[in-house]
Amino acid sequence: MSEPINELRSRIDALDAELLKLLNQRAQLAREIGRLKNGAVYRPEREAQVLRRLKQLNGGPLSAEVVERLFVEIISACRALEQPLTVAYLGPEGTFSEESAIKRFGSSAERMPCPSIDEVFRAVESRHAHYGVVPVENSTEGAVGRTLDLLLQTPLKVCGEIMLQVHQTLLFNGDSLAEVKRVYSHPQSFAQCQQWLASNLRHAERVTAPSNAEAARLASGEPGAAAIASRRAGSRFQLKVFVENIEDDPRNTTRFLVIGPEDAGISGNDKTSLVMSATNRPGAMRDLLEPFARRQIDLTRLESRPSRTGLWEYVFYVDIKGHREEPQVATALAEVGEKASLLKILGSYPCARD
Ligand SMILES: C=C(O[C@@H]1C=C(C(=O)O)C=C[C@H]1O)C(=O)O
Repeated sequence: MSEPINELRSRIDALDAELLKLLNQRAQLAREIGRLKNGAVYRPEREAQVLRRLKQLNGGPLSAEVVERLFVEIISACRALEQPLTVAYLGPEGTFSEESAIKRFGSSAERMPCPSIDEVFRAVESRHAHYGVVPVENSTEGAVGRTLDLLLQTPLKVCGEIMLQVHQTLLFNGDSLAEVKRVYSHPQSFAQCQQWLASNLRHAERVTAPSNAEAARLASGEPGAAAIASRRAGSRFQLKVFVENIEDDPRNTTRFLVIGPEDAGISGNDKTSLVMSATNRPGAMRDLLEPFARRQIDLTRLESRPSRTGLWEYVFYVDIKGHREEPQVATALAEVGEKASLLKILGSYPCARD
């Protein structure tokens, strides 16, 4: 090996030794903080601040995204020294829900795959898991109704959001698209790939599966069957990545919520999720939103769902910018509470995008 490479490698060795020492010092401090805590170990607001600060400090050549990924892992390992966390998600292994759970909690958190969104809520409510990760909306397909319905009933709080760019992959162990007789996938993924399927696999039978990972499992045992799922699911079930990025919109993103016993503290860039309903009269909704508008509090989302208490009655899911403990937001919420026939504050949490 040439002299300059050896020289650079020995400098890397020295830096690694230094990094290792620093990482263990960080872990030691986290452990001490853990001993001083009386309450939840996981502090989403603090983690969001740590990551935001590091991305601002970053001078490259590592990208902000890479810096985030590395530090999520470092934080995950430090947190696990305080207390190992269990995170429930919509399984099986290989789903986008699992990917988003890892994106937020890192790989040192224990993962608990659940067969349905209901089971994720139940696992956290019964304290079999500390936190849960559930999909709430997709940029192409809109709301995940079951999650919204369960949020209305649960005593749990929303303590985080995760944005995941969702790339759909055609997984297939054959040699050409003409051999695909059947495609398995989750209905959401079929919907996200409609145009691609219409132009490339018009004649294949479409069979819905309860999850993308389950679709991959089914396809792996059946000649002539393909699955639309994630790359992860492909490697988990030994399926070949046949065509990548087949989603109709390349910006296709799914938003997940983290649910837990408490919401998050103020991080400085937060959102609050609410459910509310108004009596059925003209202008009722406008009146409910007026306290936010008057204070220039941004509405980032407004979604209606049947209330299930009466025909053609609705509840509204609203996300606003700001934390429920910030004075402006708190007074607006108090005003809304006086006018609304129902107001449930689902929780405040750091914005996933700064
Ligand atoms: C160390 C702490 O505990 C956890 C770990 C963190 C970290 O490693 O930076 C940050 C927040 C907590 O989720 C802390 O609360 O500061």
